[in-house]
Amino acid sequence: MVRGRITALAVSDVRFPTSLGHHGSDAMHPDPDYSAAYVVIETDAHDGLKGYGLTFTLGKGTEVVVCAVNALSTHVVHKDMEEIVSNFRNFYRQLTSDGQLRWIGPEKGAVHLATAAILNAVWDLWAKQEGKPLWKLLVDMDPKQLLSCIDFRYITDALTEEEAYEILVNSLLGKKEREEQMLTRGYPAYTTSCAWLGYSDQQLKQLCTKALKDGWTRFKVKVGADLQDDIHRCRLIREMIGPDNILMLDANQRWEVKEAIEWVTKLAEFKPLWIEEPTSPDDVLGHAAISKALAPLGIGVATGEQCHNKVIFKQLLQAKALSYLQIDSCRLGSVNENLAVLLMAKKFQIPVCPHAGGVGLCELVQHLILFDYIAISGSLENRMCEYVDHLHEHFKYPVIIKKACYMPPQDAGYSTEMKEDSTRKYQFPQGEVWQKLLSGHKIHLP
Ligand SMILES: C[C@H](O)[C@@H](O)CC(=O)C(=O)O
Ligand SMILES: [Mg+2]
Repeated sequence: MVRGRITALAVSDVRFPTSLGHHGSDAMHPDPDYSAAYVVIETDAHDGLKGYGLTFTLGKGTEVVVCAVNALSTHVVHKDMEEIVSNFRNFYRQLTSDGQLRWIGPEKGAVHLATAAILNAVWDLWAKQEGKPLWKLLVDMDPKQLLSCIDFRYITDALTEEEAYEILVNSLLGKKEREEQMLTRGYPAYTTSCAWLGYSDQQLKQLCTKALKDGWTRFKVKVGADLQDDIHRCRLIREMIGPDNILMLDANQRWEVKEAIEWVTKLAEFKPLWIEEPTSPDDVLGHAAISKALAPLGIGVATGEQCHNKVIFKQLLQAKALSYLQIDSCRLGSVNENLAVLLMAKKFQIPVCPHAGGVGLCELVQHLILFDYIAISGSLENRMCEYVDHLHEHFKYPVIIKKACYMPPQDAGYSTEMKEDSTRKYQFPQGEVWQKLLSGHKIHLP
């Protein structure tokens, strides 16, 4: 049972120096330090439970998101958990509609990342209080309760609450069987870990050989900085994985619209399934033009990891601008806004292939995609969830991958809690890892 009044909200700036090993590097982000604005909420309930939430950042700027979390905290502290979750849609709207703070959004940028971190903590706490992993909490909710978590403002021209209800009711058929199937087989994943842009050929070959041995069949490679290098790397990886495994490309917004079409056409011989983020994430019509031009080559457009909110997703769907929709558990306004996007994707019949990786994104988004399969989409066709093999050791309940599939988490909560030792050591700038780095010491990192 949900219980307690929120008595405290603390937020910290936790950064991992991943740029030292070029992990996570791409054509626009050559030196990311995978980081998080990490939120902990406490209540006056005598159960010892806390809610943990985060949003993902790339290092610098995390302090801005931390400020935004603090600015929003007045809407959270002293709130009753029962009051929040019994009208979650209202609470979501309260956080996103602060009459002064919305001016620095609305529902985008640092303030929306902060909303995500806070709400992720609330969902974690709710699931823990119910003694269920988050995906199961969602699966066990009836359609009305699920809908009461969603703010439909600005999307009713694409999806009404009545239509969303119908989708959820229709998906009740076969739900139990799909849950069983997930528990035994898990949700299919693909890996991005072999081919970050800053990795050498030798590293790429080594990682790819190991991934193939571990049973991976779907691979994503970073492109976009240099065409000849892309051709070289795509050839290398295609030769390694063979003609039958799946290859995806990710340009991280590097190109103009026309340039994207020309560049990807030159990579078509490597038979990529999709080109991800070919251009600005805000350019809905640009994505539509790229989609139309690449469709005859059998290449789809994927995007979403930097889509600010449900309105951008709505327009991408309405404009037939994407073939694969990539929700992000920490950029959209937590589970609440992701539910809206999952339902829109179902209505427009576009497969959802979530963005994961970063720090903690795999831990969180697995819950959403499991729920999507069991209670909304009912399909695995053309669907897979990203996996990146970094930083899981810092989480108390890390993801479990078996045969290249996410196995449903069994621990209560949203898998958001980090180990205390990790948050202490990697706190920026006072944690011991950063103190050593900032004073010029070399450190050994896994
Ligand atoms: C900067 C991040 O590592 C980004 O490259 C991640 C990404 O685009 C993906 O995982 O997809
Ligand atoms: Mg990407």
